[in-house]
Amino acid sequence: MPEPVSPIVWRDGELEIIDQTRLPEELVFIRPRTVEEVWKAIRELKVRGAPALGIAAAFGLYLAIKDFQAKGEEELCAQLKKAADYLASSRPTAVNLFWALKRVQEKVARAQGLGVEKIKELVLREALAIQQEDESMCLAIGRYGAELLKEAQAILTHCNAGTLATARYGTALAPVYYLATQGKVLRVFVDETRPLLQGARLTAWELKQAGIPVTLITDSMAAVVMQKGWVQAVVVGADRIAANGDVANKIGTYGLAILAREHGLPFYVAAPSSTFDLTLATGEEIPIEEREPAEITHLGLRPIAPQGIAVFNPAFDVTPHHYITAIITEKGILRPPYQESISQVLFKEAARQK
Ligand SMILES: CSC[C@@H](O)[C@@H](O)C(=O)COP(=O)(O)O
Repeated sequence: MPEPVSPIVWRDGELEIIDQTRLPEELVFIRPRTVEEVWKAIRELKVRGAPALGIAAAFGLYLAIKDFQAKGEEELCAQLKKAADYLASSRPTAVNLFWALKRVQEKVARAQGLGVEKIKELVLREALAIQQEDESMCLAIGRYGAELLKEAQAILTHCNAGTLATARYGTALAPVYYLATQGKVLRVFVDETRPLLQGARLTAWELKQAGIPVTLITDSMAAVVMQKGWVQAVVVGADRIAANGDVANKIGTYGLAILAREHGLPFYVAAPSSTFDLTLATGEEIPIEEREPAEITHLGLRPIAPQGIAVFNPAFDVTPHHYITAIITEKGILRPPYQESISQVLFKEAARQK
């Protein structure tokens, strides 16, 4: 299997990002040079997917201070904070973005006295560390998830929770890639994922690149695919997971969870620890991004609905925890009750230190 691509790299002193809005027609790299360009790339979904947003934001912080002529550390930290607040305004739902901004700022806060230049280097090193750790977490998710899927012949997934959404390998797709390296090839049914078609444009593209058999369906065909017994599990990613295990993910995920329950199929969520937000008790508190009506009323520039029609366009929904069979993380598989398994498996260290 060809190695899955990495959508974000730091190469020769520059940030290089795959422009995901141009896929599948062409593989184009952009090189944002300023924090404003990173913000725009995030807002316009050139880079997207929860873990990738965290990585991009961390590099965005470095770009914000790299050439900043600070008189001292205090001024540098003020600039860093300004950039972090600005990047935090790009998209509201994926907690990985806020997690990465906080992690870099905390690292800097602990390093006071190093001097301006060393702090700048520290910020870059932390961004690189976030990226490398994400790749390792995806690999681990792949190995744990493979245990759950080893008897399956095919799975259904939604949106893109693959290599393009992470440092590499993905979350929901990581077990598929891992099993392929072990000689077990699963077929992946992928919903096109209205309205922005991350499933059709991105998941179908990356699986095809990797030589994994993929069948594209529209979102409304998922029920029939389950009814026919063509998939043995549903596996999706997550943008934010609350303390009780409720999961925010791409709009349409909740419906799939209900369908999976009706058809007796396991519904798995795959996510690294950076996607958990234990400050929120339940999914009701997760901020849900609402996007432009034009994403629904138009196909490109062509109108497909009457002008001025009322539109509801949430980018994410929340799947209540009781629909989720298991959450696959880099530290192991979490089972209900999630309140307990999250703290016992995932945040054992943090709980012990309290
Ligand atoms: C590993 S990515 C998990 C989620 O971020 C993914 O499923 C998703 O919903 C992405 O939404 P997007 O709007 O494309 O950023």
